[in-house]
Amino acid sequence: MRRKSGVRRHAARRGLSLLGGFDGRPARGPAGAGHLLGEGRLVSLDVTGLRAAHDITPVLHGVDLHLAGGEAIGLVGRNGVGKTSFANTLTGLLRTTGGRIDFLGEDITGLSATKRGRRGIAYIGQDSAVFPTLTVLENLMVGISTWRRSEAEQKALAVVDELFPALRQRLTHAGFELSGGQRRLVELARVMLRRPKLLVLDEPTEGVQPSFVQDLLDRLIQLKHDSGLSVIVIEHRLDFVAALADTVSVMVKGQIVTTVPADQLLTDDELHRRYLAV
Ligand SMILES: Nc1ncnc2c1ncn2[C@@H]1O[C@H](COP(=O)(O)OP(=O)(O)OP(=O)(O)O)[C@@H](O)[C@H]1O
Repeated sequence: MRRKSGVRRHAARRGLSLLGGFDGRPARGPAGAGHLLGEGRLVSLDVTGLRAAHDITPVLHGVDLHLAGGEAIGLVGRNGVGKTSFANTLTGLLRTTGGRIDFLGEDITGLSATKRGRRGIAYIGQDSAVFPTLTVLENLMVGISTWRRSEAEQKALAVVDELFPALRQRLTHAGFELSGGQRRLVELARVMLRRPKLLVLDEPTEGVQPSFVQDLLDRLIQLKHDSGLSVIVIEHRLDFVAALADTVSVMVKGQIVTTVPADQLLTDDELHRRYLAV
């Protein structure tokens, strides 16, 4: 018990923003609620006219985005168009100044980041959120809500066994000993402990060695298929986006200007020239 609160204190000292409980309980929220998209698919996320600002500078100018349960959307665009700001606004880290976010049929626009986390929205940002001086196992146990260390350990180990066997050999390694790819796996395992319904990934290949990118991609595709997870992936590597996403939305100056099937991302020269080429 003392050890666990030490882990929590460590987390607080590092000032990392940890959404939700990481407690292994199913996220709350009316899983069956919501209306239907075309082809009878249940809407998971419905963003309409979303606006946000950094202080007094507007950054999102009315973003519309609709995501069905189990679907993955890629969000692409040139540097500085507002992709990360969108992720932050969706997850509650940046204040909404207009528009609305419905998740699983409920308006979550006014909810805090923590409450959105509890509803099942998980976020892995660009910077690593792995604590360097904690072991992999301790990193996974951060935030698991139980007083019994053995119970927290059990939950963490269950997720490793079920979804991340590659981490089995690393459980006693400290965060700083891990490669960029291994750190990503720890972050993923930690959010999967909360059984999220929507995973927002901002530049998941950042800091990951090229030889591990395919492994990471395979893992994400498997998680999406096996757990029915919806995914929003922001990523500059278009081949990665095309492989993971079903559709791709293109952002320009704080708005989504077009949404296309993911395959088109690699073949549509005009799309590339107009919206993506630097
Ligand atoms: N904390 C901040 N304070 C003030 N302005 C910010 C802040 N973060 C981002 N911005 C500005 O908001 C705009 C959108 O930035 P954002 O990071 O959302 O874009 P992006 O599309 O994710 O870019 P990149 O692809 O380079 O990550 C940019 O002009 C950026 O300079």
